[in-house]
Amino acid sequence: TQHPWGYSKENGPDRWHETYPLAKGNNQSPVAILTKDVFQDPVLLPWFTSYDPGASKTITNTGKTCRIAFDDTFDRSVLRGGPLPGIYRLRQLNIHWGSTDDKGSEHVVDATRYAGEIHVVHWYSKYSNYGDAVRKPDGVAILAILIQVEKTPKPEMKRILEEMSNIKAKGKEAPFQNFDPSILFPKNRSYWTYQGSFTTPSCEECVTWIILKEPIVVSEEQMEKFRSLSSKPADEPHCPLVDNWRPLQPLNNRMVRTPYQ
Ligand SMILES: NS(=O)(=O)N=C1NCCCN1
Repeated sequence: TQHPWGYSKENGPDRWHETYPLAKGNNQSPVAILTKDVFQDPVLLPWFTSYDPGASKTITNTGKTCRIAFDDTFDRSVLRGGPLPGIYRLRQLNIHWGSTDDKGSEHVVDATRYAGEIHVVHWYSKYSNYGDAVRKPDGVAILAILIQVEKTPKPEMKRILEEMSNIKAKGKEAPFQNFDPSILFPKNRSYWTYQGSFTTPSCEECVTWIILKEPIVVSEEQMEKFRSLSSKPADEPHCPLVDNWRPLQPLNNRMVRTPYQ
């Protein structure tokens, strides 16, 4: 069978469907958000998070992203409101970035592709477990935060970036405690929302996307820290982990909505 999926020519997004047929579905992510076509929906509410910093567990270089895992054995850190029908439990955070600042985000807003994108992944806790939730159209909610590069560093990003030197190689994991991901959020809570999928295999179409309109700002040095990770294990030559973003997928018969301002 073809070697594990990734972002290179041989195992990249155009070939994922050979092993993960869902990748060819009609409700895939990411998509382009064309602000002129967004529907202002009066039923959409503000979203809220209540995160317990004690829930954060580890930070891992998976070889395809930097992932922070949280304790999701009970409703300890949760997301609710917005377009959501109930309480969604925080499970993990993952990040996508480019080899240069002109690319790296997965969602694109009008003609703008950002330098990176943070995904804060939650699952609907009315389902018995995460594995169950990913098989439901309303099973998962992902808060997406766009990353823009300017001269100013984002202090709240510091702890994540300091950890990069301990997880340089694929498979490396380190304890990551007392971390509340809401410190990464921009000031403005405005958002776009649509129904889509995970942007990595198995690409299940179980995701309600909540994409924050206001990007967060990091510095060039901070971006370089993400690019210092390797996509290879410690016993292989360093291979920069960069451009771990999926290209745009067809919107097809979907609407992107935003609350009434
Ligand atoms: N980039 S993403 O859409 O968050 N993709 C995910 N795949 C499976 C684990 C959770 N997240």
